[in-house]
Amino acid sequence: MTISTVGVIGAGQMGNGIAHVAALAGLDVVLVDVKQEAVDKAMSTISRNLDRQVSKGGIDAAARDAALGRIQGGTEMSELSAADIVIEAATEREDLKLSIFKQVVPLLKPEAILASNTSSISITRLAAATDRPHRFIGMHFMNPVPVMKLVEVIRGIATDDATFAAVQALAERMGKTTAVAQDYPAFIVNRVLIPMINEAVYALQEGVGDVRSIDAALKLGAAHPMGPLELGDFIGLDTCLAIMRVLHEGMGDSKYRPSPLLVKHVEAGWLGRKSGRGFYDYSQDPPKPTR
Ligand SMILES: CC(=O)CC(=O)SCCNC(=O)CCNC(=O)[C@H](O)C(C)(C)COP(=O)(O)OP(=O)(O)OC[C@H]1O[C@@H](n2cnc3c(N)ncnc32)[C@H](O)[C@@H]1OP(=O)(O)O
Ligand SMILES: NC(=O)C1=CN([C@@H]2O[C@H](COP(=O)(O)OP(=O)(O)OC[C@H]3O[C@@H](n4cnc5c(N)ncnc54)[C@H](OP(=O)(O)O)[C@@H]3O)[C@@H](O)[C@H]2O)C=CC1
Repeated sequence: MTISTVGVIGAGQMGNGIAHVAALAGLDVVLVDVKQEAVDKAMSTISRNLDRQVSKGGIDAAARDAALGRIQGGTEMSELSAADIVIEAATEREDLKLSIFKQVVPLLKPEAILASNTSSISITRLAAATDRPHRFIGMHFMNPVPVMKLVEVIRGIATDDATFAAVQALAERMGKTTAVAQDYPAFIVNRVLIPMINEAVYALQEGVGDVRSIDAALKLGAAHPMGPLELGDFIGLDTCLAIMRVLHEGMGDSKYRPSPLLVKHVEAGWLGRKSGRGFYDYSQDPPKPTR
């Protein structure tokens, strides 16, 4: 099937990145969030990131302007009715995602594909709550979307071959390489990455090292581009905790239990960069370790 219009639900860090790369690939984009402020913030982030690509010589000014002109933002789900595929990138909460699908399904073209950018939740279970489990798929982008090369593609048990092929082709058109993951909790990347971040929080909690030492150890000792605590802050500690909970419950194994210190940070609203404080305090430049 031909995809020319992409709908994106959720204008947070992932939604704005997905809209950015889709528009740059020549697709029309409809970006929807509950709050107009979130949409406005996403549009200015996209504009800033496109400017950065222009200044680094990755794209020219005409491509930037054309991409911005292809993105229409708003708060009405009905704006998604023109979409050939809708990629849901709202907060990592199953109840929220299910209520979004319930609301959006009656508005979609019958042949439209529904994809979720979920980091961890069962694609089969999300698909079963819609009218189109055969046209439902996991399309898991990595953060920051304009930079990271991978899209994990996750088939639910009912996903058909045409949907799988269309989504693989779309990811390639957006300049990404795909890795196919089976529908197990947190798929491939987060099955490995998030327990590592959780383990770093245990190490911090137990006093094995402070924030600076733990991050320096993994950056300089294992060539990671960011330390695990810095990366947790970058992803969002609420998202990291949600993924650990899906792993813990879905695998039924205590080795995935979330660190109590991670839980406490989320309870405090210290969600990382997006809230101004996580394992670092982002009101300082450079960000100051909190422990
Ligand atoms: C939780 C999940 O479900 C799954 C996930 O996404 S897990 C998270 C996966 N992501 C990671 O692991 C990211 C790890 N971190 C990194 O790779 C790097 O620190 C980083 C790419 C984010 C930044 O790299 P850096 O070298 O410190 O910074 P910087 O030099 O500013 O950026 C590198 C390049 O990316 C570009 N860039 C960075 N952020 C960008 C953005 N948001 N939009 C566009 N371009 C961006 C920069 O312009 C720069 O481009 P050039 O190479 O052409 O110069
Ligand atoms: N962060 C990461 O590194 C990655 C995250 N993901 C996944 O992508 C998804 C989004 O994560 P991320 O962008 O980081 O999260 P953010 O918190 O940055 O953004 C989520 C956005 O969804 C909005 N939202 C909440 N409810 C609704 C709704 N009913 N309809 C439309 N929008 C809504 C939120 O609004 P408000 O703030 O008002 O609640 C917010 O703007 C999650 O499923 C996450 O697991 C996937 C890969 C990487």
